[in-house]
Amino acid sequence: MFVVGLTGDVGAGKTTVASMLSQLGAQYISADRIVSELWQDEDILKAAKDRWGTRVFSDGGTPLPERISEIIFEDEGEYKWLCNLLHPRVREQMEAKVLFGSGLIVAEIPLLFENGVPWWVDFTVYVTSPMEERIKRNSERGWDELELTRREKWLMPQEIKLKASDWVIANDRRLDELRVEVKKLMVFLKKISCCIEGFFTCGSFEEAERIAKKLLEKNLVACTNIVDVESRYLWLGNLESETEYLVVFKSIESLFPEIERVVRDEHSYDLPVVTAQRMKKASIDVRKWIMEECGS
Ligand SMILES: CC(C)(COP(=O)(O)OP(=O)(O)OC[C@H]1O[C@@H](n2cnc3c(N)ncnc32)[C@H](O)[C@@H]1O)[C@@H](O)C(=O)NCCC(=O)NCCS
Ligand SMILES: Nc1ncnc2c1ncn2[C@@H]1O[C@H](COP(=O)(O)OP(=O)(O)OP(=O)(O)O)[C@@H](O)[C@H]1O
Repeated sequence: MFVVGLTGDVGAGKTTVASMLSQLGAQYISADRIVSELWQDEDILKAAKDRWGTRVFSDGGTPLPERISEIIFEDEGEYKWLCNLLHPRVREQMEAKVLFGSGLIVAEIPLLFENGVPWWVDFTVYVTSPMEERIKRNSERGWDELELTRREKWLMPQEIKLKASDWVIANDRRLDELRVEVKKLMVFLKKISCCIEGFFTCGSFEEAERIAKKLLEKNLVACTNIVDVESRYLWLGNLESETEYLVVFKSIESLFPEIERVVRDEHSYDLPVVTAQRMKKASIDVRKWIMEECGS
């Protein structure tokens, strides 16, 4: 599982980018969707009614987003009150969806940086778009410049968020051009999410060192560590025991078949056991270093 936290300016194209990533194979979860579901929750409806009365509801008791927006985007106290009511619940639900999900997950979170990037986000993407474009694109939903700036009033300054993001998508051109940018991001995500850590054992330090050097020279691994270990294993039904040398390596998943081939060719054992797992947690800088050293 690798989680992309997707955020951006109001009406800049977050949902559009998320849908494109989803078409390319990612699983998509949306904070806005969870918010709209929470607006059917009895506790939330009661809290809103106690605070604002019936004016934010239709005659049938349905909450009216325009009325709620009028209140919260005009009064910072009301804004904070609603955010404090909804955000912990949104985060809790997102965390559950992410932890029980798998593969590449795109979590669209408008207030990703404002509320602190959650520990389960591995990579952050920021979608930006010039105000003139956003005005044009959002006019159909009845949003003008006033509405866009009103929603952004209490958000963190854009420059800070741009700096803090791992990847920025400038959505200032046509949709087909945006699709090309999203495909580039997907190629990068596929590589960066597939860093592996693996190991194999050798009968002597010299053998371990020689094979590790070969893997490094061929740019198949970014680094190796050699440690002496006491091994107990079954071989043809007998319990064997000996001192071995464990080679730990870091690489990317697509190189595993070649790593295994080199180890087998160079090894003195009939069946050297080479295994690797995807790295669940590693900083983006560490992942980038592994990718660069492995020639990606
Ligand atoms: C105010 C509400 C009722 C307006 O509903 P509406 O259907 O008009 O908008 P929707 O929820 O689809 O959000 C659309 C966009 O508005 C912007 N927006 C929504 N809430 C906020 C907010 N608290 N601060 C800044 N921008 C916001 C985001 O860009 C979002 O993508 C609703 O947005 C809401 O309950 N917001 C508070 C919860 C929240 O902060 N949601 C953001 C994700 S955690
Ligand atoms: N490159 C583009 N060219 C033309 N229209 C676009 C482009 N990108 C997005 N749009 C349109 O702009 C509108 C806003 O996009 P979208 O809903 O993806 O933004 P958003 O950031 O998710 O908005 P919100 O802040 O409400 O969540 C949509 O109608 C979308 O189809």
